[in-house]
Amino acid sequence: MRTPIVAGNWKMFKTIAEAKQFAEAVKQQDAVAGVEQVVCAPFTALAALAEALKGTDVALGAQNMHFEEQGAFTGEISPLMLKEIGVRYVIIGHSERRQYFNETDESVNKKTLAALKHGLRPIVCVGESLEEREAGKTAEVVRKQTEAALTDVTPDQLADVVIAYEPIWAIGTGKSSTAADANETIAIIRSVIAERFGQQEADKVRIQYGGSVKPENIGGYMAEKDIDGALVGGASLTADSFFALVKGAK
Ligand SMILES: O=C(CO)COP(=O)(O)O
Repeated sequence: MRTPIVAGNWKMFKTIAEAKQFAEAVKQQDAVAGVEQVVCAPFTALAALAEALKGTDVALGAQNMHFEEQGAFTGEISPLMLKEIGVRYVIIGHSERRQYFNETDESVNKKTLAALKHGLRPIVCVGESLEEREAGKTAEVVRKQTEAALTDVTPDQLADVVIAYEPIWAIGTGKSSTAADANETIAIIRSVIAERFGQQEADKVRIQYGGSVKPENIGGYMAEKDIDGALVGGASLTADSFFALVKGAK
């Protein structure tokens, strides 16, 4: 059985003060067992959040990182820097980074390998655009992205990888994928992993759905066989909504 995982992706929202308020509100919530809980905050808020979330079940994630440990890369953050402040997860290859910040399948692979090397758990994002979906290319796109991201990942490392299937047309649009459609594509992703690593190993990998997930619709996704949780933007920004998602993922 795979443990469900709900991760909030705050994107470019929340100052340090706002992140601390979220952590205070988390402490007012009853603990929920059996669901892994992660918030992926902006870099500036990570250190304060690491402190503020101590004693809670909410783990800390970043939204990006560089693949080198250090060097002349102005404006970048390394895996060592994230580890030092207690970050456990890192989102890699979010479609917004692929679209606006030149993230490629190759850089996604380098970052995935670097995260694993340093004991960070990558949440690797894959997903098709509306144009690709309408052209019937969804399976082809997610296959290519998944194969590329996992190049040179070892079977031992695979268990630490989380995949997030986020169809681009469903992100921030309120137009969520149907649970059945999301499950169908996630099953394809799992079969691509199985081709490389074998079915047994592929069955251990958590694959989330992301794209307009809300407390009201998460149950439908979780009822599907291959969906193991959600990567959530807008609805992860308040502790009430985040915990409603976590409870809905049980
Ligand atoms: O991009 C997303 C999470 O990474 C999804 O964002 P929304 O939940 O706001 O649609």
